[in-house]
Parts: sequence; C-alpha cells; structure tokens
Amino acid sequence: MSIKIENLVHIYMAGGPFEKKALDNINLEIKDGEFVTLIGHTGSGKSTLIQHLNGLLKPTSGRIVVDGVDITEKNVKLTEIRKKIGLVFQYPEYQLFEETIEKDIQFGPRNLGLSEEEINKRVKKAMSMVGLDYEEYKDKSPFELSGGQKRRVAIAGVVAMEPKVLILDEPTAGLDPKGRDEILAQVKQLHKEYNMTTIIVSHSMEDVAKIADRVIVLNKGKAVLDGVPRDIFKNIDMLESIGLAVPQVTYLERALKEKGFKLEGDMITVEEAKRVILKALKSGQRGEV
Ligand SMILES: Nc1ncnc2c1ncn2[C@@H]1O[C@H](COP(=O)(O)OP(=O)(O)OP(=O)(O)O)[C@@H](O)[C@H]1O
Repeated sequence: MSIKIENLVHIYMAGGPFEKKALDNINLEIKDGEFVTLIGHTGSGKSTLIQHLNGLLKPTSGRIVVDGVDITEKNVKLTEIRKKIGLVFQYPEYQLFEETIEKDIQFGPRNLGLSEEEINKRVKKAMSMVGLDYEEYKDKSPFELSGGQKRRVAIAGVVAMEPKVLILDEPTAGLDPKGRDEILAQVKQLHKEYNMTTIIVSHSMEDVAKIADRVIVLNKGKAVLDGVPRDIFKNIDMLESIGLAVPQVTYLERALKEKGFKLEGDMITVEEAKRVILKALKSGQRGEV
C-alpha cells in the first residue's frame, strides 16, 4: 500500500496566541512494501506526521493519498483507513489492559467484527509473527512480562488486525540494549516475511544504521534529508547542527580516513566496521596510525 503526502502543513492551536507550526509543507512518497525510518530531534514533528497517516490528525492544509484515496476528504470512512494502517503508539504497553495476553491481542480483531474462529486464527498468527509462543504465553498476564515482551504483545495486537501498513512510534524507547535489538530484529523480520509497508519513528541513529533501508530526517517540521543510511550519514555536520549524532563508527571512519587509512566499503554498523578495518590492516593500509 503506497502513501503520498502532498504539501502537508499542520498548525496546532491555529490562530491562537500559542499556535505552533508542527509540519511545514511536507512532500513524501512511500511506496508499497518500503521499510522507512523517520528520524528527528525531539519536537521535529515525527509523531504529528504519523498521526496524519491514519487520520488521527487532520492537516491544516495539504493531502494524504493512500492507495489513490485522499484520506483527508470529509466523506472518507476512517474506520476503513485504520483497518489498513496500523499504528503502534509510543510505550504501547501502557495500553495493555486485559487479564491475559490472548484477550489483549483479540481486542483489535474483535472490534473489526470478525468471527471467533478468524479472531483465534489471527491471534495465533500474530503471536508467532512477533516471536511469542502461543501455548506458553496465551494465559499469562501482560503484567508478568519484561518490557520488551510487553511491547511484542502490543505490536501483536496491531499486527492481528492485518494492516497493509505498520507504523511504529519509537518502538525501542525505554528498553535496554538487548530489548532494543530484539524489537528491531523482530520488526525487520516481520517486514521481510510479510512485506508490509513499514514506517518506524526513531531518534537513534544507531538503531537506524542497524535496520533502515530508507531514512527520512525531519527538522522543525520539514523533511530535510531523504535517502539510504550511508548517504544520510555523510552529512555529519548538518545532522549535528540539528541535534542528531551519527553512529559512533561513522566518527571512527572519518578519523581513520583523516589519518590516511584507505577504507573500502560501507561501515555504518560495528560489524561492518570490524570487517572493513581488518581488511585494511591485512592489506597493510596503516596510514599514519
Ligand atoms: N497537542 C499539541 N498541542 C500543541 N502543540 C503540540 C501538540 N503536540 C505537539 N505539539 C508541538 O508540535 C511540535 C512537534 O511535536 P511532535 O510531538 O510531533 O514531535 P516529535 O518529533 O514526535 O517529538 P518527540 O521525539 O519528542 O516525540 C513540537 O513543537 C510540539 O511541542
């Protein structure tokens, strides 16, 4: 499912003394099956943007066209849009409220008016999609789980509605490094297996380096960069000026090159850096170090 964002402007409290332009003429196209990371400093407009994509917020001006349908038009049924575009909010575990994991995941599909048989089929599938064993977890209370596991339950609740587009607002926020890596790997795996158009909001370049195919950088409500991670990370000075640090290995790469190292290949993750640096050392490329 493709999404086209055209001249999108959003002003909170428009016309009042506290009006705030949160989105300033955004134009973007997200293609069917793409895996996109939206990154920006706090307050850059990320949450405001994604809430427009399933109709939670209305634009001040501009349009959002989902698979050819302008969802900003008055007569568009938002329930239909929300069946197709699943949004996992920040800290979704705070919205878990049922006594068992199974009941929690059933909630969304039940609201779609599906049969019990279909609901159960979807719950089992969604749990397996996020790596939770159905028999082991179905009767547990969501509150017995670790932070990362709770988040998987919340993601399963949205996945069970079988959306065509999955949007996750900071899915790694507040998790420890192991929990972060597990959630990112799970979301990447979901995309690989089911090819849902996926949009992840993040403010960590380290996370982006690990998973992104395409990165869109927001600053003060504008999309200022859009491309593959290795190209985005070349803009070190610009990214720093808008409060975003590039991954540590990008600084290392720059320092080594300044010392005369000849590094071949991309190195935006620690694994890649290890490979590229070892290759340079083996071939005797030591520069001045
Ligand atoms: N309900 C609201 N009323 C007024 N202003 C708002 C509202 N929600 C957000 N804003 C303002 O709009 C701007 C964009 O906020 P938004 O939450 O979209 O940014 P963000 O990039 O998601 O930030 P964060 O990383 O902190 O979640 C900020 O200046 C914020 O203060």
